[in-house]
Formats: sequence, structure tokens, C-alpha cells
Amino acid sequence: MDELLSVSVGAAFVGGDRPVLRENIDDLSKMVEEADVLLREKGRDDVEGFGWINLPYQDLSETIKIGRWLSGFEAIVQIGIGGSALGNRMLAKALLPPFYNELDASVRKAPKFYLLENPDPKTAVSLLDRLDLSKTAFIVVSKSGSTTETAAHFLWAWQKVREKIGERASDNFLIITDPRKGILRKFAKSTGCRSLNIPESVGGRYSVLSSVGLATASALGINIEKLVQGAKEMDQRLVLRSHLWENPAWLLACINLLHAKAGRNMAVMMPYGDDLADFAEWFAQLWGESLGKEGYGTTPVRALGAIDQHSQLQLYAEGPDDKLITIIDVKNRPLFLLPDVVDIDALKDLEFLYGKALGDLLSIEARSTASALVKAGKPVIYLNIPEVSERYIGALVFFYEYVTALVGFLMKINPFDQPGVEQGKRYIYSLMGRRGYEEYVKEVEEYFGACQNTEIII
Ligand SMILES: O=P(O)(O)OC[C@H]1O[C@](O)(CO)[C@@H](O)[C@@H]1O
Repeated sequence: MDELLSVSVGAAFVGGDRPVLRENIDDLSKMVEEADVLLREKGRDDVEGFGWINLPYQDLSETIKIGRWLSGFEAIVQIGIGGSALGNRMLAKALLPPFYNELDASVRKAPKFYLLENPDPKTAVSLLDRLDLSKTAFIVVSKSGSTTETAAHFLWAWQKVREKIGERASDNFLIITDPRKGILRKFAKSTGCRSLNIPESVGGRYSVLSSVGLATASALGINIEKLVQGAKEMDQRLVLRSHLWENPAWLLACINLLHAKAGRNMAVMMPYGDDLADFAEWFAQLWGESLGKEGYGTTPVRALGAIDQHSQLQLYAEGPDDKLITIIDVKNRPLFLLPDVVDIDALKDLEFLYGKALGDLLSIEARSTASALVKAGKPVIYLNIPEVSERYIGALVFFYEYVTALVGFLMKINPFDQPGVEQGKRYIYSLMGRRGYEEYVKEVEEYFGACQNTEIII
């Protein structure tokens, strides 16, 4: 059986005044086994929040059909935020060629791809200028169907497309939302535009391997069958690993719990390679929104190798011992050789780079940074994936969804809800004048007043 992912945890165990030792892990063996049984039982029953564990076994035919239709457009604009966008950004960054939208259409052979996430007028205006709306498909994604930022972009896009192509505007829209509930579901029903379901049991931040991530990915030429296959293989291998020291998801869940208890309240995710930059972004929502509850949780820190060696490493190596650092390396990278020799004497001191492969340099940097952190006594988890391609990204995504859920159960919190985001949303509705939220206007001004009561203008 070939390797899907290697997980090295030798350096995750540290001594000192807040030790995390191998024997501490063994104490958690029963707990993590019970958490795994719970996860699989509830997953089998497709209980709300657990549905992501069944996504590797979904029927892709409808998504592929929609992907084919989408691929006929000149450009695709996905409108969504949080779990309704971050997974797409991660898949596009990892699996599409760099500078994708600038590639010639004959090379790209698929529509240009844009994400509208943040309600920033500058972005919206400049995007409008570069689109031929009659040849653009808008994919509006929202599990709740009423997220303000997504709704704002949607209203604008709908009006613009209507102005451009009139009555047939709904032909350029795909709605991805709850099968029964929400404003977007109502819109899809009333206009008859195309739509796909987000299974009710699948939460936003666990939805990348559902139609949320797969419809766009399929349209952009990403092989979604391989992506889902990778996730399925990871699931089938994890289920066979019933001993703590053989199951990397159990092990990582226990290690994260113990470091959190030891006061290391930051989880640094540092993949090496630009194509994995948005994996750290996707991980940040998954980890932060799943575990940040009842005073628990560790703060996900996005980092990127080798860039953050020249920005954050000083802090990671010699700053407070409050971080568990995960480094992700890639075994096989595209070959890019540096010049064999440069006949300029002034550059003689750089001869150590002559003829070297840039990809090897990146992996050497990953190993060197891990070694330097271990020498500094900091806990490091070292992951290695064979290559950045659909199968291995699918496996990595499923693996981290699994680890996150297990950590939640070990922390005895619900990893699938996000009650803490609702208060801010009520204040937004009230200040935007939404009916039924008037009562919050006074309250939000009171609390914002608390910010402003010490304002210094210069
Ligand atoms: O998919 P929706 O319902 O528009 O929500 C977008 C995001 O907003 C959140 O609800 C947080 O506000 C996330 O959990 C979710 O991924």
C-alpha cells in the first residue's frame, strides 16, 4: 500500500517545566478510542455536524454534470465566505497552476476563477470591470442561505447580470445551499435556477469535499474523483488503525490536547510551498471555529515556509514556549534546476547553489527549520505528503477534519457548532437596519462606546 501521508511526532514530546511525554499519551488511549467510536457511530447515523465523514462515499454524478455546464463559461465567480469559500481557495491554490487566471485560455482550458468573499467595494468594482457578465457564471454558496456578506454580493451580482442579459439572468447562477431552508433555497425555487445541496449534516467548515468545494473544482479541471478517492483511502486506512501509536489521527489529537493543557495555546500550521499557503487558511477556520469554545481551543497560526523563516521563526524559536508547530513538507516537487555555473567571480561564494533543484532547497529548509526548533526545545510535528495533487490533498483534508473532531471530543466540547459568531451577526443586522433587530442598536453602540471612550487621534 503506497503512502498517503507520513506523520512524524518524535519531536512533539518535550521535557522542561511543562512536559508532554510519551507516557502521557498512553493515558489518553481509552479516551481517544471512545471518541473515535462516537465519531463513527454518529457519522454512520449522519447526525448533524458529522456528515463530512460520509462525503468520501457520495455520488458525484450531479456535481460532475454541473461542473461540465460551468466549464462552458468564460469566468466563474464564487460568492461565499468562511467555509463557503476557504475550501475553494485552498483547492484552487493547491491544484491549479500558479497565476491561473493570467494563463492563456488555450492553456487554461477552463474558465477563469474569482472568489468574492469580503464585502470590500474596491474588490467588487475591479472584478466587475474585468468580467463579461453574459459569459460569467455566479456560484452563490451559503449553508445558512442568509450570511450578510454573501447576500450583499449576491444582490449586486444578480442586479448586474439582470441589467446585462435581462430575463435569462438565472441561467448564469448556481445556488449551493441547504436542501430545504434559507433565502437562497427560496430564490432557487422561485427562479428555477440551478442548485446543489449542502447536506444538512455537513457544517460549513467541513464542507469542502461536498458540492461546496467540488462543483467549482470540477469546472476548473480539478479531478474531483481523485480528490474524493484520497479522502476515502484515508478514512479506510484510519478505521483499520485501532492502536494509538499506529493511528496518526488519534496520536495528533492526543498530542494537541496535551500541549493545550500544558499551556501551549497556539497551533502553528506551516506548510512549505506556495501551493499549500491556503491550506493554512482553511485549517485556521476548521481549527479555530471547531475548538474555540467554553474557554478551550488553541489559536491556529497561519505560516508559510520558507517565507516565515524570515519573519516569524525568531519568535517561534526564541519567543515564549506557547506554540505547537506543524510543518508540512512535500516529497515530490516540480523539477526547477538552478544554473550549473555562473562565470562571474563575484558570485563564487554562491557556488553551493549551482545546479541545485529549487524544490530540494524548499524541503531542506523545512527539515532545517524543524531541526532548529527541536534544538530550541520547541515541540514540532512534521508531516510529509508525497506530492501536491488531488489524491493527497483529499487525504490531507479528511485527515485534518478527523483530527479536529477528535480534539473537540477530547476537550469535551462540540466541534461542529459556532455559537460565538451569532452575537456579532445580530449587531450587524441591527446596524444595517434589518427588521426585528432594532433592540440591538443601543446595545452595540454601548459596547462600541466602551472601545471609543479612550480614543486618541493624532
Ligand atoms: O455558509 P454560510 O451559512 O453562509 O456561513 C459562512 C460561514 O459563516 C460562519 O457561520 C461563521 O459566521 C461559518 O461557520 C460559515 O462557514
